[in-house]
Amino acid sequence: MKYEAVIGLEVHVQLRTASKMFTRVAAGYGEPENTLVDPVVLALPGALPVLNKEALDKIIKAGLILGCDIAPVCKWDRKNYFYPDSPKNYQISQYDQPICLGGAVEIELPGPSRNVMGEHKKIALTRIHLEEDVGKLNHGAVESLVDYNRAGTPLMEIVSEPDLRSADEAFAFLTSLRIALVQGGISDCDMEKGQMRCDANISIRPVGETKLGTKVELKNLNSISFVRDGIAHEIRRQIAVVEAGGVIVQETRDYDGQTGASQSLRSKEMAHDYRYFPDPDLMPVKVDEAWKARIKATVPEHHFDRQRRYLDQFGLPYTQTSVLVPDTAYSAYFEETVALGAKPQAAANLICNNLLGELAAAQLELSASKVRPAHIASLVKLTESGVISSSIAKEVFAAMFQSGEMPDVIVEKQGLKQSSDTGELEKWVADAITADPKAVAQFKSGNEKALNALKGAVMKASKGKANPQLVDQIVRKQLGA
Ligand SMILES: Nc1ncnc2c1ncn2[C@@H]1O[C@H](COP(=O)(O)OP(=O)(O)OP(=O)(O)O)[C@@H](O)[C@H]1O
Ligand SMILES: [Mg+2]
Ligand SMILES: [Mg+2]
Repeated sequence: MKYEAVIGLEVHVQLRTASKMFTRVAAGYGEPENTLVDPVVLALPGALPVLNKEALDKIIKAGLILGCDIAPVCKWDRKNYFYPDSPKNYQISQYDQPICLGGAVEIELPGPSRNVMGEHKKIALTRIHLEEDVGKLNHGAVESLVDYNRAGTPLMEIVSEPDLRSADEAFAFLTSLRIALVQGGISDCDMEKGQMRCDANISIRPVGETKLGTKVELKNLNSISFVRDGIAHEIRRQIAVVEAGGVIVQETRDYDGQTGASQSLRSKEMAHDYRYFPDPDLMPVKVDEAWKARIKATVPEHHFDRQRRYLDQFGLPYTQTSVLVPDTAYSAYFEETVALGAKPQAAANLICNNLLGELAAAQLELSASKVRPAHIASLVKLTESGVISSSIAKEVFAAMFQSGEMPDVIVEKQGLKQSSDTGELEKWVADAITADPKAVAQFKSGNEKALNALKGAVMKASKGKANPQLVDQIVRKQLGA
């Protein structure tokens, strides 16, 4: 029998705010244990929560980026449970009225090759709600210690519909979601720091069946690749169980990305009873049209819209768009270069091939580059207008990468201007023709390519400074072609 996989993701993303969600103490990562705490975080008697408006702004922005409907009222509920990671014994969350409803994540599936855009799909979202993150347990050999630095950090939970059909689609979903949220300034989404965490719900069913199968929830997937690998592994496991005559039990499993194996954490036959009820310490907040409009004005261009613009408006090859678009700094740099009048394709070539290559080799970030958009724009203009040849442009690039000098200054100082002095060129061409009778004979018998040997010799004699178009003309003229 052929099976189809059905996958829904629950993604927790920490919002990037200066302070925690219901108090003034700073939100942060990597600080000494239990230093980012105060009476509210520790739930000391009498402490009362006060909403951080920035957290609400950020989740509304996330909802607008993803095309959700924003609820007119933001209401808070208590989710009650006992666990040492939550000193209050409840978590402030949203139960029946999430702030964002619906929406979708546009994904791109792998194309037939790396140079070709793949199929795009929209994966529907169920809801996004806001809650507070919990503390962290550090398990030692004989004891477990709790660190409340993370507790109370604003956290959104994005729940997808069970619309994903493969591990690759889940990978594409998280990749696209992460780019959208990072570019929107919502979160840094660093999975290593726990800023983005994903649980995957997986079931299988015979192809053609429309009812959902029993789902298994995979936890502790701490990189996007582990999510993909864990899902692929779980789909294979479920098919093997069913084919061996077994049944899938609803459970939570832990996937170990290092070993590629999973084990059952707990079976989930009984739903948790969290005894949700509205939090009496927090007033509902009205989100009016003006508030939404103010945030809407800060929503950036969607990364796939930008990619389509680069393809259609600038005519860039797909590979270059997929380098420039996912990184806001790269796209901003590229667009600034184009705004300075550089031809988009030539600018993209210099940025993607030369600049990013040199930066990677020097282990530098783009922000540390001495080469700024003005340098690239000027170099493109010098090349396009024929002042320097493209081989000299490479030399100029290397020099300006080191010194940060403007290309025209380097060209002037080093005497790199392209030679369009026809007298000089005529002589080099004549020399090349005398020196290579074989190439001349080949060309005369119809081999166009033989011309390259002659042109190459002229370029060499000119130390790369000869104007290639002129060289071509003069060679043909002297050969009587
Ligand atoms: N049969 C199924 N197969 C695969 N995915 C499913 C199936 N049923 C539901 N899902 C997905 O599982 C997720 C359910 O998340 P939701 O937060 O609603 O409930 P939960 O996992 O039971 O609760 P909790 O937040 O406590 O983990 C959604 O992403 C949904 O699309
Ligand atoms: Mg959930
Ligand atoms: Mg769940």
